[in-house]
Amino acid sequence: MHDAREVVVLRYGHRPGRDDRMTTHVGLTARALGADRVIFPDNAGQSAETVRDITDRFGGPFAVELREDQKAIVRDFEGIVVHLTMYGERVQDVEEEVREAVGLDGSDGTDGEASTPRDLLVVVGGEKVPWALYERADFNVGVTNQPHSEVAGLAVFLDRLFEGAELDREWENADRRVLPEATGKTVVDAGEEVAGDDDAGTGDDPAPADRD
Ligand SMILES: C[S@@+](CC[C@H](N)C(=O)[O-])C[C@H]1O[C@@H](n2cnc3c(N)ncnc32)[C@H](O)[C@@H]1O
Repeated sequence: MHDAREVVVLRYGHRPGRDDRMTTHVGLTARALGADRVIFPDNAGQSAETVRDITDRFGGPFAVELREDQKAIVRDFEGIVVHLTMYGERVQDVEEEVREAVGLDGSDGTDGEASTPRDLLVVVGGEKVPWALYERADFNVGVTNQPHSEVAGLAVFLDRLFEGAELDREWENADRRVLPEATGKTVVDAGEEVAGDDDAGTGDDPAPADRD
């Protein structure tokens, strides 16, 4: 979806047990909302397995990495670093500047030529993050200046970054897909043609491959 540019989400810090669900949801949200890759701390193996399993079943491309060297990843990243924090500049004030910095501006043809594509690292914390991260970040960004969650902050930031385009992304190598419908929970084999597919809920029963 991003051509030459990679959007990477870094989950900074993980407390096994306490953070398991949150870390998993950071990965699932990164995948669902247009990032290309997530990096978890190396003690978050269970979360990595869950996100990989979802990618295997519901499609990608999306990569999950476990790394020990969180500080070095941020320090050495060759691209733009966004740190999501309640203390940061308001997302609505800086989103355009971030898009320009990574070359996502002008993609709709209305702003002229897009800037050169650059990779983007989006960092979300768990417990307290080191001050060096605030200093290294090209942008410290607040999704409101109220305390909430890394999952919520990430979701809003990615949607703002991509201006909603991520909602229409196509998934590759999926085993299954959900049929969007007004009422119901239908999952079919990914390659399956379904009557009334463009008009969800009005076709024949698709003999679902899976229901949860
Ligand atoms: C539950 S908070 C913990 C914050 C921690 N007490 C601190 O002072 O850094 C976990 C993460 O959620 C994200 N977060 C929380 N509120 C946010 C906000 N308003 N805007 C952007 N990110 C936010 C940040 O990435 C933060 O590191």
